[in-house]
Amino acid sequence: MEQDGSTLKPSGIRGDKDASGVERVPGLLRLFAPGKALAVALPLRGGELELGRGSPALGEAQDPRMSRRHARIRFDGRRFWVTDLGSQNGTFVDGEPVPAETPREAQRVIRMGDSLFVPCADVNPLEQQGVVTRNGFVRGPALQTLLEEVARAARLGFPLHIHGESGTGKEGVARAFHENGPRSAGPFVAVNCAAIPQTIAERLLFGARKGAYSGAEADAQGYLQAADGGTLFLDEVVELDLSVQAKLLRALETKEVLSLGAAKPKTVDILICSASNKDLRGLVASGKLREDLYFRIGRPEVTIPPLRQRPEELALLIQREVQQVAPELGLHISLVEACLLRPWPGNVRELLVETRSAIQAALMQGAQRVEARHLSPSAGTAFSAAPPPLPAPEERVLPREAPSRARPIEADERARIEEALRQQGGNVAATARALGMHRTQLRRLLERHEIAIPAGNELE
Ligand SMILES: Nc1ncnc2c1ncn2[C@@H]1O[C@H](COP(=O)(O)OP(=O)(O)OP(=O)(O)O)[C@@H](O)[C@H]1O
Repeated sequence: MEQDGSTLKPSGIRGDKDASGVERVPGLLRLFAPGKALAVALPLRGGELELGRGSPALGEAQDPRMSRRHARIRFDGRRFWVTDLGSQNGTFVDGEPVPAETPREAQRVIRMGDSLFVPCADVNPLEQQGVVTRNGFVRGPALQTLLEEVARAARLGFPLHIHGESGTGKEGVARAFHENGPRSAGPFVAVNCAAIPQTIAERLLFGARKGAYSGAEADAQGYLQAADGGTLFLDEVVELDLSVQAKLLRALETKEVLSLGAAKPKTVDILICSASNKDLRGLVASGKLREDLYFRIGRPEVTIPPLRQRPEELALLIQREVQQVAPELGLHISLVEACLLRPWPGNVRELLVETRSAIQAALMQGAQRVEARHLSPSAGTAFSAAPPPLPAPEERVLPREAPSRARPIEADERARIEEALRQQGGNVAATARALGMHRTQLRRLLERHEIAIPAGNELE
């Protein structure tokens, strides 16, 4: 690793192209200015940028806590370097102070005064498209481009498959698909296939006639009939048993649904949208997904990037949540900085749930602002077998390792679940809601960690 960034030439900065042949522009994402979140691109034209109070690059969101000549940022073609120019309030990289006049590699987050910056290998998309919030949905450049593709598929009446980690916003994208399609005036029916007990999946999907099974006292329509004239969103579609997959394929191909116990099928007109956090092709190869169903629902496919690859949305998501839940509270820079340093394996869902918990903690303590100290220590690090690596600046913006403050993930996860169960008096449904997950997912985690459900709550 280079010891001194100031000796490096800014070679290879221009002329580096992205996949579509557009020149990459390295720079900083400014994600916080005094008192408010934002998402503004600061390109490093010529590979270097000096920042301070009054800098034109800071635009109207000036920062009185920055010195006039605060710090210099350089990009050497691979890495970003920050040099504090003897500022009064200091410069911090990932929360650590940077000694004056000594170049320090800028890894994830740079703090100067009340401003936060994240180094990014290509700020062009943000410069061109910005981050917009529509219908409460925060959309950075990647999501905007993806939604254009989704709208195209919808207008053409194609099925759509959405791939993405849990909590990335697949249902929101599915709703956008519905709203842009020819059946937008019809119903949008969302079905979480992972949460359906497989023993009753068939009757929930296709419906049942009175008397079809013991206890069927009236005709019950299935999700496919309920979505007639609209869109059926099948989340985690691969969790359906192969026999149910076969029946689903038949219904999609013939546009007819045969309810359990019915003699005649009913015609349905639905647009299908499916989602999964797994790779469908791999599941076909391992025999868990029928190949013919894959060809019917698996394309076109869009992939929602995980939140750790979309830091430009993170601060605005937190701010939106604070404004919605407790508009009287201010948002402190420390909360945004702490969140930018965590990988968020549970993505937007986890971020919003943890922000809400931090808001509650701030309100209980009578604080004026929600700060990092209100955030749970394990927030943004748990609920995965291993923490996902944060991308390095040259890959996107953030580095490889998980934050060093993270406790071992498994122990963390167990402790978090136990704490949440305790807070909710052992009520499984309430605990799942508090943790921002489905009951079925929580049950699996309870089993995995061998956590006993308090007596009396087993059936909730
Ligand atoms: N870009 C966004 N802006 C605002 N809210 C968002 C955004 N993305 C996701 N959310 C919110 O995060 C939560 C999780 O999103 P969603 O349920 O769509 O995720 P998902 O990918 O379908 O998750 P899963 O795979 O676990 O079902 C929801 O409350 C949703 O409103």
